[in-house]
Amino acid sequence: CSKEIEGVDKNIWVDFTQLAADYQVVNLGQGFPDFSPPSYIQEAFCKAVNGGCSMHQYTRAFGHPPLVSILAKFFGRVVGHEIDAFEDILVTVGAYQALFCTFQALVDEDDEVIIVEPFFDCYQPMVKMAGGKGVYVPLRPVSSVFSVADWVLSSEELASKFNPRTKAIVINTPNNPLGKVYKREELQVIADLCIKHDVVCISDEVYEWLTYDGAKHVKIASLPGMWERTVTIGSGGKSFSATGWKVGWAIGAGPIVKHLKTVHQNSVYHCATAAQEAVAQGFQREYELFGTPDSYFLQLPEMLHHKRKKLATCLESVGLQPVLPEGGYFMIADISSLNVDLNDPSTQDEPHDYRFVKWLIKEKGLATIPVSAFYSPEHRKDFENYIRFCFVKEDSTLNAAEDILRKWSDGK
Ligand SMILES: Cc1ncc(COP(=O)(O)O)c(CNOCC(=O)O)c1O
Repeated sequence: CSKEIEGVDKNIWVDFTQLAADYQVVNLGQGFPDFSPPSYIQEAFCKAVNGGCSMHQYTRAFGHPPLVSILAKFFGRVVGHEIDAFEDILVTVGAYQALFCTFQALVDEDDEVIIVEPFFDCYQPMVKMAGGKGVYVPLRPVSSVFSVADWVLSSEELASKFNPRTKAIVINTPNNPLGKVYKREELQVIADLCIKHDVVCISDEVYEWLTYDGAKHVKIASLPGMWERTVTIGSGGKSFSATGWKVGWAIGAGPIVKHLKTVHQNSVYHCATAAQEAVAQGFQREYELFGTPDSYFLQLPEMLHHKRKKLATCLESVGLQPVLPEGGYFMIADISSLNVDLNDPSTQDEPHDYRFVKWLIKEKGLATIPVSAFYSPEHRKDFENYIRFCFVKEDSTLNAAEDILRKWSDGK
């Protein structure tokens, strides 16, 4: 195989999704809702597929015109900057492909990309496949390890990672797996360094509508001097609880986005027309209802707020101390206080959290994800004591998980 893909053949989603399927578990692992998108957007999809032949054929390669038009209007208002629908937006097969196009378009052989840990795992292999080198800086708990707001970047440590070879920094807010929502002043530190060192900021904001307890999502592209050097990544799947539709986008200054389009037109080229039409209808409705109680972008976080509390209470009651997230789909919990006999010889040389997750799947029928998978090889061993739960699930699913954990706890 090519040297670019050497060493990136292991993938946690392939491994753990398969394991969860093999054991028919209660699945709080992979990040997808086990409920349907809002009815209006399902109806929009049905209307699209019954809407005449054009919906079944190719549309514009860089994005279905109705979709890029409403995205430009919608996010222009949010970010406070004029967005040109046909220059500044690329629609992709999920946010995943927007990330891929961005790394492929911008990262050259031996360029360095700063990655803040813990990170959505694909950033590391995508940087490597582009020939770049990941430079890692961890969020560290400064006082109460159980409040995600206390997991912060040291400005000195971050500044020390920038050098003439630094091409980009990738941030993710709200963060997966931690659920940290960066504050404006934290983003300002990152913005100042990007401007000082002429570095591009790749801002993964797929959970942008999902914030809790008053946390405010701030778009780094809205900070002075950042529009010109930021690629903002979004997801229709995560915005409308329709992860299987795989409609995502990259939004940024035209001179940068045009290179992402070059990668796109020479690889995937085109995204599903009907799904784009449905997401366009969704954003049209959300544009009109923005900030009102009927907005799905308010209703979804309201629903998830309760699920987050429900899961946190359950974890605390069985001694799995959660780190309460400020946003996103996930909550991590500290497993260091649990002494379970992980006597499975097949996993003996794996990190502790991997062994624990496999034990929880095989012995207790509950799927989660090990958090060390979201760290670089050099820092992985310092973060082996957390597992990640996804709480974007029906209450019946969360209840089933609670039953398993309570039974186990009573039986200990
Ligand atoms: C930060 C982040 N960016 C991008 C994506 C991908 O988004 P899309 O589904 O639009 O490609 C995801 C989806 N993650 O789902 C897997 C998991 O963590 O359980 C994500 O979490």
